[in-house]
Amino acid sequence: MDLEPGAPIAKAPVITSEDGFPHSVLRERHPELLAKVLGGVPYPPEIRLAVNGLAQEIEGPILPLSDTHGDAAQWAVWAEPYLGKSWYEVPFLWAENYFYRKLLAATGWFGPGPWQGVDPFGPQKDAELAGAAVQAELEALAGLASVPPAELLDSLLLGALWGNRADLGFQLQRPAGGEERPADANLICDHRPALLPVLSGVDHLILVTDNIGRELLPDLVLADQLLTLRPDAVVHFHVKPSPYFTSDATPIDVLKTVQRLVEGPAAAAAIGTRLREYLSAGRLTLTAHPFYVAPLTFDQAPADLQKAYAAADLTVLKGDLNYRRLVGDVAWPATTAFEEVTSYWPGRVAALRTLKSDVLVGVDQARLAELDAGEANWRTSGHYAVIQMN
Ligand SMILES: O=P(O)(O)OC[C@H]1O[C@](O)(CO)[C@@H](O)[C@@H]1O
Repeated sequence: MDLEPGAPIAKAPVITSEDGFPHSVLRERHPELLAKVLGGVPYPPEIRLAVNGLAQEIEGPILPLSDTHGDAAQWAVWAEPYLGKSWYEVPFLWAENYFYRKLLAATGWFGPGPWQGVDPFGPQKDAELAGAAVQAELEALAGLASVPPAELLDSLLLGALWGNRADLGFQLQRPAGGEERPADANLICDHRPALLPVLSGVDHLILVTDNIGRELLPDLVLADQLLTLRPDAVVHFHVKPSPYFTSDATPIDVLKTVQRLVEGPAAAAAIGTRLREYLSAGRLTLTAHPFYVAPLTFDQAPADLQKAYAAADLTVLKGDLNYRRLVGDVAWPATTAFEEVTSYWPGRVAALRTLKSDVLVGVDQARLAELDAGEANWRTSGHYAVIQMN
């Protein structure tokens, strides 16, 4: 794979972590996350030492990787401009990515040894999948039978959108679950009138997934609906090749979620059984490309992915981080047109994203003024969302 650092989308100031929300992620969320990893997996002393070392390291200057595994040489190139600087003064997107890469190395993920391939977030992910919130979602699937067919796709799309609030990193600082799906009024840019007709006629869909559990579940239900309605359709789930941003889905997470469906109540089990068949038949496929854990924006995607996006009828990007990578982790005026910023995309792209970071485009001036006059943290609270398509 040829991942050039290149020139990322940067027509607006790049977001760093010196203050505001990104600062709180590095200062509060990352140490909490490290403690949670050590609380979840009974790592031996040398790994605990390495993870605790990372907790200290992120308050000092940026150091080179201390491993030589896999993509380490590529990371040395990406890290070169930032070594010796504070984690807070370099691009936020890059700092977060480097943090997760270092965490994997510290936990022995890359091996060799007994901890190779052990997901440091595994216990948290498993608890989410086995938990009451997922169980409630599985039970609610029985209700799909009574949704009028004309409304079904819309309903599943909204489920996939609001499922994005359920990432485990986000829950470190906010209580989980129990919330109703927000009203359509919380959708501050809504391209559904254009998106739904495209989606209902799609034969070749790429869905770039985000979190496991309450997000992946509705994504899979949406895929099942499309594959069942359209016998010639194929859906490609693009997932992370390694654990990332706590709860992002890897191939094994998709398989576990399908299994959870299979073992669920009748309506869920029927969906899970069909999904297993679609996987076996190659109509639902999994791609775990290294680009998805690189500190890059989508305009820097390698040629093989660009080709795949161009060949698809539609690529749907799930979640906040994919959105930041789509429009660039930069301080756009929020009224900047989505179509303008994503004009580089080699096909048709849609973003389903609840707002969990400051980046935003495509909102009209009047709505923006209203939002700015309301809830202080509206850009990061997860209460608002966008559905955008180009
Ligand atoms: O799971 P999502 O929707 O991509 O959200 C993850 C978000 O959480 C953060 O990592 C903050 O912790 C953001 O940087 C990121 O955009």
